[in-house]
Amino acid sequence: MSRKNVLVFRALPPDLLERIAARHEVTVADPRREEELPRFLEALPRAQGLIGSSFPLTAELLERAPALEVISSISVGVDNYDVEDLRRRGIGLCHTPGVLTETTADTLFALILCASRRLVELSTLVREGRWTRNIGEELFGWDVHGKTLGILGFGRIGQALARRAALGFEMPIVYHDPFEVQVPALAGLVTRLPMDEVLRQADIVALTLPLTETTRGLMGAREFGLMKPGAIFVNGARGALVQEDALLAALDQGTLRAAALDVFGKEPLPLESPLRTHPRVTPLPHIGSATHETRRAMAERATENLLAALAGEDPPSAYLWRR
Ligand SMILES: NC(=O)C1=CN([C@@H]2O[C@H](COP(=O)(O)OP(=O)(O)OC[C@H]3O[C@@H](n4cnc5c(N)ncnc54)[C@H](OP(=O)(O)O)[C@@H]3O)[C@@H](O)[C@H]2O)C=CC1
Ligand SMILES: O=CC(=O)O
Repeated sequence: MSRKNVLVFRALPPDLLERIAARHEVTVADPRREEELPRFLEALPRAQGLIGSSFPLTAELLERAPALEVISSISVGVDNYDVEDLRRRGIGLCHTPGVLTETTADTLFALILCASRRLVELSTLVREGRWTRNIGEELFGWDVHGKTLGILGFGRIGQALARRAALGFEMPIVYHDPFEVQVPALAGLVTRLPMDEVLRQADIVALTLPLTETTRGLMGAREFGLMKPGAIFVNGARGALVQEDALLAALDQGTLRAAALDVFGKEPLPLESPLRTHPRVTPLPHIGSATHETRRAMAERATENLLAALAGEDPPSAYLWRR
């Protein structure tokens, strides 16, 4: 097989980079770094394979990549790509489903515990030397076990979250998903409902659905208004699913008790965002899958996807594939 040109647009472990370089010509350039952007743009016209993540590869940008055969994303979400444009142009798109499911569900459950039990706030009180007497009830938390968890998007991560909640914390689960999902381990413990009904019934609402043109801005003033007074909102999916002004209003008007957010409309979260310092928001820097083991597994899967696609073979995890 002839050597092809690969543009790596996010750091890969050295051994995986070597694996790619053994078969192809490799350019490494992270377009998010100002000093590397010119090299990225210079390599784009000859790139046949792209591998990386966390950078929007728009249709306009990819017009500069006429030789492109495949994008291998080191992520499960594919909202950084214009899927319809790639389909039209016959460019393959691969991603990393499954290998990050359990880790991301762990993060989501951690967010639920943080928001309900005020863990970050109370830990900060200790660190700052403000633990000078037993805390009073103004700092008490809210039980998690037994609360009803509403899950919007009952796919891999939504189901993994439901297992933790239903089997570990005896939480009734209501979910919304386009299809009824049968999970044998959760038989009799989960109920599929229309989205508005999930919002009305849940004590804690978690987002685990993809960002698409249909779901962009899904959670607005109307939706937060349907939630139970004192409910908790958790977003472990994508920031743009949420109208952030409406979320802030729901927090400030007392509709919501708290929010725990791993993702934001703009990342990194701008310093001036009120969500950064809001007393009832627990913000995290998009770390759903960020463990050594899982990030390694994602990079491996993305490398396998890239190499298979460039060899004309079916990639292990294709989102969009020509055949
Ligand atoms: N915070 C982080 O670091 C991470 C975030 N994520 C995010 O989580 C998302 C989900 O990942 P994963 O569980 O693997 O994906 P899946 O595709 O397995 O699950 C998503 C589910 O949401 C459903 N869905 C789509 N549209 C709607 C809607 N309007 N209302 C309710 N449900 C809907 C899908 O149904 P159907 O298949 O029928 O369309 C599917 O069942 C990713 O797209 C990504 O954005 C993922 C990993 C880490
Ligand atoms: O946000 C992470 C992903 O894998 O998608």
